[in-house]
Amino acid sequence: METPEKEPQVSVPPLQCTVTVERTQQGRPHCSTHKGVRLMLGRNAFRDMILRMEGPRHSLQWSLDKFRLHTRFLKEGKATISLQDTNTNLMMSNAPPHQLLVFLKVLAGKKAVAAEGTAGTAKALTARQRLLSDRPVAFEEISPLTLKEYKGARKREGRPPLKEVNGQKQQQQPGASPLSSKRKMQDSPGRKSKVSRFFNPTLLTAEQRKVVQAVSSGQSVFFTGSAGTGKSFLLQRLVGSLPPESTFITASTGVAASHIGGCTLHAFAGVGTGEGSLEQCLRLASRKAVAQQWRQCRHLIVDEVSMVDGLFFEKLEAVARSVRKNDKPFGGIQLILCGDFLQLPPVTKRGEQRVFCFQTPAWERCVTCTLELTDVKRQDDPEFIEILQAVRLGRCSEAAAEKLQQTVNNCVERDGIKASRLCTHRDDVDHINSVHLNDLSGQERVFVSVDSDLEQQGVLDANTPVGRRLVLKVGCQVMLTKNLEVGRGLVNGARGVVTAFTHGNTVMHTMCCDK
Ligand SMILES: Nc1ncnc2c1ncn2[C@@H]1O[C@H](COP(=O)(O)OP(=O)(O)OP(=O)(O)O)[C@@H](O)[C@H]1O
Repeated sequence: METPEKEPQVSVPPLQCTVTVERTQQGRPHCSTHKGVRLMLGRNAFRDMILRMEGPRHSLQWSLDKFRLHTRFLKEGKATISLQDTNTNLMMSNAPPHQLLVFLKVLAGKKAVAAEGTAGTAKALTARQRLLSDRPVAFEEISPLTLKEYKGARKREGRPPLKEVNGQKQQQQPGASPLSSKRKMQDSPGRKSKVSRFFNPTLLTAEQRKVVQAVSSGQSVFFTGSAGTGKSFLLQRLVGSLPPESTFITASTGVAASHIGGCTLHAFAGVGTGEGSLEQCLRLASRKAVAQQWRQCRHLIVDEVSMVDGLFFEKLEAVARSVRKNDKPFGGIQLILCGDFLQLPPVTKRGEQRVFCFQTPAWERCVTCTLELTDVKRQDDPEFIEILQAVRLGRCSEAAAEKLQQTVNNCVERDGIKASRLCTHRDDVDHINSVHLNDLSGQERVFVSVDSDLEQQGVLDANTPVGRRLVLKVGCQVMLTKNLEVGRGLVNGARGVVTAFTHGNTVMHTMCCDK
C-alpha cells in the first residue's frame, strides 16, 4: 500500500526581534520600543489573523485585517507592518533575516488565502455580534503555509508559478519546514527542495556548505575569510538553522551584534566588563538569571571574534565550565565563531599587551574545526580582488598603489547623492564638509538645537553625532544619524541631498545606504 505523500509546507516559529510600535493618534505619533520580544502569528476564536508580541513584561496583539508590508531592508533584518485601520506601524529590527523572510512569506501567503475567503466565514460577523459572542478568548498558532496555498497566492498576485522561479524547473520533494528542507539542500546541493529553493533563493557556496556541515556535526567551529567572502551572510543562515531556545547570538561589539540580531558577548556572559578577577566574574555569572542563561545555552555564536580579548575569552571558558558544572571545553557549549583576525583587533588600553583569543590555551582546547572562506562574493573584478587580498596582508605593490591612485577622482554619484568619504579623524570630516558647503553658492540656513535640560547641554553636545549648530544649503549632502521611519527608508546612515527649504522645513531627496 502506498503512503500518501506529505504536502510540502512552511511552519513559522516565533520570531525574536525588537519591535517599535508607532501609532498616530489625532495627528500625533506615539512610539514605544520593545527589545527581545517574540512575535507569533495566530488566530483568535473568530479565525481572524492575529499578530502577538510577547515581551518579558507584557504581551500585545493586533488584528491583521488590513496591512501592508515594507520589506526594503529585509536583508538587514528589518521590516515594517503597517496596520491601516489603526494607523499603526510595527517596525521590526534585529531579526535574523532568513527567519524574518519566512515569517513575512507565511504572513503574506495567509493574507492572500484569507482574501480568497477560504479562511472561514466568521469574518462576516458584525462588531456587535463579536462583542456579544460567548466564544472563549483564544490564540491558536497559525497553521503552516502549504505549498498549495503558496502557489495560489502567487497566482493571485500574477506571479509565475513556482516551477518557473529563477527560470529553473523544480522537482517535487516533500519537506516539512524551511529548516529541514534547507538542511537537505545544504547537504546535497544537487537535490533542490521545492520549498527550500523558494525560501532560500541564494545558494551557499561549496566552502560555506562545509561550514554548515561542520556546525551540524556539533563541532566548535571558527570560520574566517577576507572581506566579502560571505561570513556574515553565512552566519545569518546558521542562526536561522539552529534551535532558537538554546542558541545565543552574540558579537564582540554592539554594532556587530545589532547586525545579526543578537547582544554583545559581554551582555550574554553577565560578567560586567570582564576586567575583574576570575572569582569576581564567577560571582557575577552565578546570579540566578545569568546562570540560567548559561545553562540554557547549547550553541554560542560570536561574530567579529577577532575583537574579543584573549584574556576575556579565557575567563569566559572557565566561567562556562564552572557555572554549567561541566568539565568539557567551554562547559560543553558548541562555539560558532566568525571573524577575520586580519581586520579588527581587540580594543586595548594604552600600554596593555594585546592578546588575540586564538593565542590562548582556551582556544586550543575549544575550537576543533577551523575553516576559511576564500571565494569573494562582494566583488567580481579579479584585479580589484587581488589588490584587496594583498592589502589585507599589509602588502601593497607599486602597481596596486598606482591603480588605486587612479580612482582618487572617481565620482560615484547617484541621483545627485555622492558617495560618502570615510575619514579616520573627526577634524578631517569637519574640514571636508565645510569646504564642500562653502563651494555651494546658495544661502546658508542655520539650525540651532533646543535642549530642554540646559544642565545636560554639554553632555549632549559631547555625545551626540550632530553638533548644536547645523548649517545647510540647497545642494548640500546630508546623512541621517537616527532611525526616523524605517518603513520609508529614513534610517540611520541613509544619505540625501537638500533640495529646498519650505516654510521652515527642509526638503531632501534621500537614498538608503548600501552596505
Ligand atoms: N553564497 C552566496 N551567494 C550570493 N551572494 C552571497 C553569498 N555569500 C555572500 N554573498 C554576498 O556577498 C556579499 C558579502 O558578504 P558578507 O557581507 O557576508 O561578507 P563578509 O565576509 O562578512 O565581509 P566583511 O568581512 O567585510 O564583513 C553580500 O552582499 C552577500 O549577500
